[in-house]
Amino acid sequence: KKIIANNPTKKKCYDFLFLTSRSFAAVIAELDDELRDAVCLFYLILRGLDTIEDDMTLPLPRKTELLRSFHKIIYQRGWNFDENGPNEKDRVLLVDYQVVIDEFLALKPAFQTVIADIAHKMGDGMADYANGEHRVNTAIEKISDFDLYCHYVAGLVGYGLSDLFAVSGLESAEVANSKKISNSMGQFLQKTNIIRDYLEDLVDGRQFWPREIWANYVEDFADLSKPGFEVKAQACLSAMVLNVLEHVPDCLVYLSQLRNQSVFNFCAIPQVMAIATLALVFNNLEVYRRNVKIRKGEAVRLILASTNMGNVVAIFRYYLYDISGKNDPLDPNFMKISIAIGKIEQWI
Ligand SMILES: COc1cccc([C@H]2O[C@H](CC(=O)N[C@@H](CC(=O)O)C(=O)O)C(=O)N(CC(C)(C)C)c3ccc(Cl)cc32)c1OC
Repeated sequence: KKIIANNPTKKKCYDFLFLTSRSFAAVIAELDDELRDAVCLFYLILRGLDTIEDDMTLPLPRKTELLRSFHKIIYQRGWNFDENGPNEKDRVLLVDYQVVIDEFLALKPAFQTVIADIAHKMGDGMADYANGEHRVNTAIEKISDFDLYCHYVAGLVGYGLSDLFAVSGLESAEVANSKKISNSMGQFLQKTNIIRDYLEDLVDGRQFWPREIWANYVEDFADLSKPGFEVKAQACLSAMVLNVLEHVPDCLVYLSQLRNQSVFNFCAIPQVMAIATLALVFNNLEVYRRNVKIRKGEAVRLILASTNMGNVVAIFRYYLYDISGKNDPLDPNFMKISIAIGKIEQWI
């Protein structure tokens, strides 16, 4: 759908969207009229927060101040930000952020309220995390810290989108009321990315895998990628995949509640890509050596197929079967993984 942005600032926002999110921007652009602009702006405001959180060159007090006040900044016409480090890939967005703010302020007030509320909660969560108030700082200790971090950066996005869907009238309020399954939509995507991005994050000095899981297999987190640790590394990878599989039932319930076709496509495509990625990384030691990604051809086939619940269930069943086939009887988590998959299979 060609975006007919009848004014330059709105066109600029869609240019930012396509600049910052590649393939996902096209899915947002396909949303029905009542929802498209609100989700576009929500995405760009989340991107603004992300750019600040990710910028390691920002002094911590300045970063914290920006994160905690971002929900107010989005109401300040003319605000721009040029303190990002030179290599911050999305810095162009913040340098000209006034156009995002102008378009945010052109949204229905009900949309603004949803977006500002999520920005407030997420900014505080990111700031706490950055300050190590959860004692996590850059290393996540307990599985509960892992779930909390993923709630802040991804679960809250699920909350916000469910509320936007309800406010737009395209989906029922019931979708917005079930916070647990909205949270799971984010947990599933974020945790799958955290497994896939092991090496990229390690190189950047960031560790998101919870110590409560990896400490059962290695002394030091970086050992997972060292020669001689293959058996331990594979067992640790299985334990991480097991943790992510727990969110699958909630995600399928969430998708089954959607009634609007454009909303269904928007929600189903990332979930289908995630289950395919999860199957790809399962028992695949390449994860510790390079950034594994599903092939373009497979991604295109998945996108085209993710238009109805029957197809989505069939796709999940296919990848769960693929994981079962790779499940190693010698793996300490073999039985737990079989049971987790069995639970999902009997249920779908
Ligand atoms: C009900 O909840 C959702 C329904 C549909 C989509 C998403 C979710 O999907 C993309 C999908 C996306 O952005 N894919 C990338 C590929 C990649 O990141 O690997 C892309 O295709 O470029 C994604 O990954 N995140 C980022 C978070 C997971 C942190 C929320 C995200 C960021 C902002 C928004 Cl508005 C939405 C999403 C949902 O969020 C949970």
